[in-house]
Amino acid sequence: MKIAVGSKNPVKIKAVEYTLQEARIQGSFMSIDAPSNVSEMPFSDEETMQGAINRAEYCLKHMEADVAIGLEGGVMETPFGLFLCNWGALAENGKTTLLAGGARIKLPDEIAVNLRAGEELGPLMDIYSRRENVRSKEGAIGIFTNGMVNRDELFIHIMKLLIGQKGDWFK
Ligand SMILES: O=P(O)(O)OP(=O)(O)OP(=O)(O)OC[C@H]1O[C@@H](n2cnc3c(O)ncnc32)[C@H](O)[C@@H]1O
Repeated sequence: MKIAVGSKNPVKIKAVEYTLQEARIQGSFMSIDAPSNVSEMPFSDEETMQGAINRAEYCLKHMEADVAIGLEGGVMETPFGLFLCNWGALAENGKTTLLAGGARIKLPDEIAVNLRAGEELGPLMDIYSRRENVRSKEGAIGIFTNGMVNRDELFIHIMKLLIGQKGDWFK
């Protein structure tokens, strides 16, 4: 089985590889910087889901993959504040695309206010945490949980929710 992931972000690639290995799913693995074709900073569950789907579909179209994974991060507005959200899509030719979402956490008001003003979470998190490339490492969730839940764990959870739905892979 040829498996493609639509990102070059190491935290996403590692989460996909790790989960497939854990589930003893054999296959060759490739990655491509697939466009999400949504805003740089998705601002709803729907837009973030669409980004994940678009990335997976791009992989199917542009690579010789049997299975394609799209992972996308975004934020979503609620009556209780702005929350971090993450979504994953697993696509195969001729089959219904599977979707799964990850854990959410409310963003502090000082971050939310800048996001609502049009800034992107990646650079904001680097400034806030005084670290570099947070989006490819612990992620916002890692910063706001003091490392209790990092971005890799979030994507591993999403991957488990996705591949767990592939009953035929476990026979
Ligand atoms: O290389 P790609 O796959 O694009 O990975 P990414 O982390 O840059 O991109 P996402 O599509 O997952 O997220 C969209 C933007 O939201 C930001 N973002 C999302 N989740 C984040 C997180 O946990 N920590 C920091 N920034 C995040 C970041 O600025 C992204 O450019």
